[in-house]
Amino acid sequence: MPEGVVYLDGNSLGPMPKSVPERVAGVMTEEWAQMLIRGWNKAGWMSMPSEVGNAVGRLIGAAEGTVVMGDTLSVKVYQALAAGLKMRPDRKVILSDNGNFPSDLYIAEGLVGLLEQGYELRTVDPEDVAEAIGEDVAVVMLTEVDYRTGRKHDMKTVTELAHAAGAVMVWDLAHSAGAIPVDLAGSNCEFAVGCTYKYLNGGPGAPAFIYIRPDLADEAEPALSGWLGHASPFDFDLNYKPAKGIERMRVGTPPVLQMAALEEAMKVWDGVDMTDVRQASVALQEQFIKEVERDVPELTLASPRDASIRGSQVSFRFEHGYAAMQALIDRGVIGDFRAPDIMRFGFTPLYLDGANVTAAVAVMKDVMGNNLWDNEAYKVKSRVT
Ligand SMILES: Cc1ncc(COP(=O)(O)O)c(C=O)c1O
Ligand SMILES: Nc1c(O)cccc1C(=O)C[C@H](N)C(=O)O
Repeated sequence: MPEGVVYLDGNSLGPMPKSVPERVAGVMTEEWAQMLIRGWNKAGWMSMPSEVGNAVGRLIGAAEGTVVMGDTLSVKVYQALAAGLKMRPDRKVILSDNGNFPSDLYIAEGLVGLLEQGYELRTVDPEDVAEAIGEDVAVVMLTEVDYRTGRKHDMKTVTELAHAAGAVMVWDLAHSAGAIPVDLAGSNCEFAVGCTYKYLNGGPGAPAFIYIRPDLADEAEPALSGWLGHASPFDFDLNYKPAKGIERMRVGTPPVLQMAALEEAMKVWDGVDMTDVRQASVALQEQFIKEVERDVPELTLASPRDASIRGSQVSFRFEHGYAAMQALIDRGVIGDFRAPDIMRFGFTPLYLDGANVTAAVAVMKDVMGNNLWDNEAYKVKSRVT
């Protein structure tokens, strides 16, 4: 971590694990530079999407060979959603909630726009999802942990409700993978997707992942039928024939350098038990809430107070949250802001401890108590994150 920084934004972009630069440099100088195109075979670049997929799968309760890496999360959402809709040709409703990340909803809107009349994206309040899963729903598409408030759906219960109504379940685990224990196989959902640049520390633009329940992997239609998802890409057949199993969800050439960064970053998790991570995360979050409510009364808790329905982030509301967050960042406490008034703080016990929390709250007390945010320089909305 850079000197003088308390990093509470690992829920948006994880920091760089120390061994990553050497690994990426090695791939460039020893593989790309020396092997040239032979690297695809000799260095195993072509099988990286499945190998890294297995490493990610281990953290989220997915069996070997059920997860593959590639593209960005928005693309994987598209594939899962399209494949799910294909499995329920007699139904035309995608159900989601209005706490979902906009990209997931935009992707659904775009897909609905391409399909014949009658398809519909229906969004309800997160609390109303269970009730809204009716017999007309083809696919329930939800993000387990709300990117703004950290509110967490109960994966198993919602999946059971979806199945009871005959719908396909797609989970977005962007704010879950590496953040909380996930039992994908146990949840019985058909599809799951997620990104790796947040809690998995794969670096900016790191590839996304997609999971298909093993019994469906040979029948799911990939929607983006690219050559590397073909059964035998190097036959250069003129007709598309999907590969067996999860490999069919590959689309095109994998980003090898990013994949190497992620593969190296995944080593940090060797021997780490997600239940220990969860316990430590909850302890940090509880400490943070307690200290903020004691010392920074200007802020109002936006996350659920009950830790069992919260992911690994804590959000507070403040009318001038944007400026306040810029003032905090200026003083080394890095969180982020989400419109209209959410100040968001992520908790990542692999590199944060209680002393970091106390140090962050002291800076927050100073910034808020002394109105240090009330400065024109902090109000100009020039930042993208
Ligand atoms: C829940 C969720 N879904 C989708 C996305 C979009 O992912 P990407 O930019 O990798 O396509 C994000 C974050 O950016 C996210 O948090
Ligand atoms: N993926 C991001 C990016 O490319 C730039 C800025 C932020 C992001 C994010 O990941 C945002 C994130 N999904 C969120 O929870 O708000």
